[in-house]
Amino acid sequence: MIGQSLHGRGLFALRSILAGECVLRISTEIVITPDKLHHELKELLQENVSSCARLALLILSEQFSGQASEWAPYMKCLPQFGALHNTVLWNDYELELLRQSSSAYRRSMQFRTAIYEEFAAVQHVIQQCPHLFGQGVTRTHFVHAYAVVNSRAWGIDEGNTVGLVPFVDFFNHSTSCQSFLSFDKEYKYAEVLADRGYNCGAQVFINYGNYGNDVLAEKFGFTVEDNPNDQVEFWMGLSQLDALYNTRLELLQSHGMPMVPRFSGPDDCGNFFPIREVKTINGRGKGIPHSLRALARVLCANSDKELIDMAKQASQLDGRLARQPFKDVRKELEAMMLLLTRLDSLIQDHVGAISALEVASFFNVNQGSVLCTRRKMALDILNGEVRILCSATNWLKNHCTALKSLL
Ligand SMILES: C[S@@+](CC[C@H](N)C(=O)[O-])C[C@H]1O[C@@H](n2cnc3c(N)ncnc32)[C@H](O)[C@@H]1O
Repeated sequence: MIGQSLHGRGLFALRSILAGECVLRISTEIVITPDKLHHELKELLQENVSSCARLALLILSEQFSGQASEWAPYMKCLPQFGALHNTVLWNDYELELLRQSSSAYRRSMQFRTAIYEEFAAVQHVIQQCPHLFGQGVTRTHFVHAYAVVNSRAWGIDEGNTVGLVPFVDFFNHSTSCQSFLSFDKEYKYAEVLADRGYNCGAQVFINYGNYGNDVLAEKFGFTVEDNPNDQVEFWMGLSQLDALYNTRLELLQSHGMPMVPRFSGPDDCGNFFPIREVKTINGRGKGIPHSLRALARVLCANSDKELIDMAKQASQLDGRLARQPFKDVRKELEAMMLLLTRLDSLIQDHVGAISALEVASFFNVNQGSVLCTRRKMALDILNGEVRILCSATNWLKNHCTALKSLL
């Protein structure tokens, strides 16, 4: 049964459900796929128009048809303007709330550009077909329809295309849930099995995928507190003020560690490294990429000779640069301390951004407003990143203490 939940509408058990039971089965014939787009549109659209853009056009044209659409009841249920919070719908001021999270900000900006480009590619088709769209379809309408598709469509056909699966798109997401939508090609149905038992009246969940908050915000327009799938994009780079800049850069590029230009901050080039939560203080620091630790070692080399020795050592081992700790414990400690300092500084910047968001939320008289929801999403993203960065620094502090004891 569709009912109201904390997250908008959701699906609720009409009777108790046992773990492993089929909760819902839908014929694939009623899945709304891009091939169900009006034949005239299919002919006019270029081949490279994505399946998400095609579905967005399908929604816009079916909504224009109103009651004449064979999916009229379903189209009427789709979220209205202003109801979604996918970051592609955020204005420039709201996007600034994400600025401190390089991954959430970068993803959102890139996605916005990509959708604007998609609109530019289909705009002439919309204009040529006023009988299918009316006169008033603007880029804003297209972006809204695109966000609807993104937050409700499922990958089908081995992920090559997407489809709207009526009813299944009323499931809300839970990170702890292990139920997924699966397709049976032979018998042509989509189904969801319960991963746990549900009492009658309880909300039944599904898992949209193991996404961190940056992806959830971009694709689905929500975030969850303490999301176990969160990760942080951590920047580490080189500055041209460094006397060994050219040697380091050459060495890194020739060992498969590409450095990309940076247009803000003190570094001229560098790269982002994904850091995940480091769960054990005494373990191996799983979550801090080896390539990042290697870069810290390369940055700690003080002479051309040291860098050449690193290259020699790499060729004698598996070819990967600076993957082994320095034999000189003091040097290894220096490299790990460099990493620690950079991580600490990022945490401080995050804490500053979080305080600013909290102060703004405190003084917001219009609680429950769109801006308030988006601020809370930005807070979830940044708090998740701080949690991960702290876990990484705690591990590194412990590791540095162990190194110091060897001196
Ligand atoms: C597939 S729809 C689910 C049905 C939706 N609640 C509705 O009212 O139509 C996905 C949307 O539900 C909401 N949602 C799903 N799971 C959520 C969660 N765990 N927390 C917050 N919002 C969630 C988000 O608005 C998301 O864009």
